[in-house]
Amino acid sequence: MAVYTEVPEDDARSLFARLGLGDLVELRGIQGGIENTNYFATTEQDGQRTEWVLTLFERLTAQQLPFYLRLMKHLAQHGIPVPDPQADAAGDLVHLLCGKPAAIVDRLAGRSELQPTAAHCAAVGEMLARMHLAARDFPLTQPNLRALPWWNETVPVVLPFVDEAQAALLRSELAYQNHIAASSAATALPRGAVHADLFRDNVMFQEGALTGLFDFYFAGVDTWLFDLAVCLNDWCIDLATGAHDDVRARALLDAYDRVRPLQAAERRLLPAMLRAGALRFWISRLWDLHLPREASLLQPHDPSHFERVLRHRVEHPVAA
Ligand SMILES: Nc1ncnc2c1ncn2[C@@H]1O[C@H](COP(=O)(O)OP(=O)(O)O)[C@@H](O)[C@H]1O
Ligand SMILES: N[C@@H](CCOP(=O)(O)O)C(=O)O
Repeated sequence: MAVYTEVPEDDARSLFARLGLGDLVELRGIQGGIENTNYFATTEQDGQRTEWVLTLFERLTAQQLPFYLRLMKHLAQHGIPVPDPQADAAGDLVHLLCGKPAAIVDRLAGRSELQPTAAHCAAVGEMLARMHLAARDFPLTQPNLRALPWWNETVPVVLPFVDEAQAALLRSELAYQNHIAASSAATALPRGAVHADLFRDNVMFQEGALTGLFDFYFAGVDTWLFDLAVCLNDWCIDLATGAHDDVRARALLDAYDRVRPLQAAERRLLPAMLRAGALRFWISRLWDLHLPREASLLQPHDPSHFERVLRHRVEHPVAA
């Protein structure tokens, strides 16, 4: 369920009108998603209907939102198929609805491809590289809020909830990632604004073609290699076992590399970064499961999945 705040139609109608987006003719809650309240909305203007997504942010604050929404606008203006946040007369992208910060973006066509082939993975790799290049001149900065400093803070918090073997793996992997991150090769990796959560459920396809990337609310400035590793760990594994799928991974990496050739250091550090990507989501899933914040609405995903992915990445390093 993903309607945590019931929006009265009249309130939504006023917001769409204020933004000059036409008359609201339909508003329906979206059942997918776990973090925010989402509605599909249809408006009519000059006899033409347009589909939108109205989001009320349940956890992110009005101060945190401009980075994400400005990044989406920047990417949309640079030809990347992402939802384009709509501005009011003052140019603001964050609006207030039912006492919560809200945004209106255009609705992307298509649906998520939950059983991707090598062709889908190639499309994701190509678009990821195009997105990285398009964000190079994005002027705002905000760190990836789920990067190494957060792992260092959060691992001690989740340790009491895991068994001995899991605690040993969390500790040793965290030590390894701190060691790698301090190396001159890692600090010199190319970086910029990255999506940082580009899983299968955050990409749309229609008739085999990629039609959009969305859900930018974990975006931040980090290495491009980290973004690539997060994608490989979701798009190019066997979900049941966490095992690497070489055919899909090669398709994704080759397509990425054709748009933005990987540096030698990125190829060398990919195995370590794949481990980092798995560790990041293992920690966040443990944290969401065992430490639900007060009034939290988040429905946690299974942490053991990323424990399996991490064990695979440690035991069977993958060369780029
Ligand atoms: N711009 C969009 N275009 C089309 N569908 C969207 C768009 N944004 C969200 N959705 C739909 O809403 C669902 C939930 O959105 P999501 O951003 O994943 O929510 P949450 O951040 O709460 O997890 C998605 O799975 C998708 O079906
Ligand atoms: N992709 C993350 C969870 C983030 O949730 P989302 O629905 O906002 O993408 C995970 O799988 O742990």
